[in-house]
Amino acid sequence: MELTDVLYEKDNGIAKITINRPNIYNAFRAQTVKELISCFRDAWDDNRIGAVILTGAGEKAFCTGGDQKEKGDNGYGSSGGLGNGIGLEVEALHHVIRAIPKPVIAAVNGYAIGGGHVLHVVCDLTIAAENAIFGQSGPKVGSYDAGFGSAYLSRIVGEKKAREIWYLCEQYSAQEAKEMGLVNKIVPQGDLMAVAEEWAGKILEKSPTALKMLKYSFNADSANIEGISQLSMGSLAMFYRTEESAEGKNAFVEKRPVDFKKFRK
Ligand SMILES: CC(C)(COP(=O)(O)OP(=O)(O)OC[C@H]1O[C@@H](n2cnc3c(N)ncnc32)[C@H](O)[C@@H]1OP(=O)(O)O)[C@@H](O)C(=O)NCCC(=O)NCCSC(=O)c1cc(O)c2ccccc2c1O
Repeated sequence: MELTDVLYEKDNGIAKITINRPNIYNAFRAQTVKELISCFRDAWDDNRIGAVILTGAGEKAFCTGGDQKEKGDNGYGSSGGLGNGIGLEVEALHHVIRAIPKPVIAAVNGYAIGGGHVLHVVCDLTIAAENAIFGQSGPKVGSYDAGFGSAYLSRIVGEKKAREIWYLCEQYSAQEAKEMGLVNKIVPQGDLMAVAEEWAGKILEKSPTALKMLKYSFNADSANIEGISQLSMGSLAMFYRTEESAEGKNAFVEKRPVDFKKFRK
């Protein structure tokens, strides 16, 4: 597949996938998600690869979720069935990150917000730069990920914290994220990729079969969330076609305060 939104490199057993839309803080559109899925599948299929690093281009952001400027009144463009009617194959992306039988390390180099936050949540490990910022924003912009974004997040940080993250849509520092178990390690920004590669190198020294079975085992315990995710995305497709969802997206794009009051009936 020709790559326009993503950079993909393979070196010394490590695949590095970089979301490359830095001007809009690495927000993803339909094409970005397709390319990410394609790269993960390639890394899965390549027996020389033992670990994958996912990161964002530039120094500002890892990923800020769905590209709000590409979002129309019925989702992200595609009218077909892929992406559960939303136009973004986010479910398939979450699935391939979990299903690839090789550890995936998120190297979070800045904002991990909204759907970008969910991406690092579903990765096996997260290494954060000191300037990284974490948070969910769906309820502010007329969206939600009530699959892995909520149910799996609450397994990581606990129910109370996960509810706080979604209900308040605050932003959290790398240190706060580490304290709640969302991040494995914090490093100076300039060391981020070197440390991610060092961790990937340590993984490469281990038995690939043992790692594969461990990943399957960790996944098995939360596999039911795929079903919850399907329900979430199916309902999101309907929500996107409402005035309430449009108000959230339009307020962000128009850089004005959002007004959801009239929808509280
Ligand atoms: C991340 C921010 C808090 C940073 O704020 P800051 O003030 O530092 O920077 P700017 O806001 O000026 O941003 C710089 C530049 O980037 C553009 N940009 C940033 N994020 C996005 C985005 N998501 N989409 C489009 N454009 C973006 C911004 O407009 C600026 O460009 P200019 O041309 O104006 O200079 C702040 O940027 C922020 O809050 N961003 C929005 C983050 C957000 O709300 N994301 C959630 C969207 S919903 C979502 O992610 C989502 C999740 C899912 O799981 C889905 C599943 C299935 C389908 C859809 C899903 C989905 O949409």
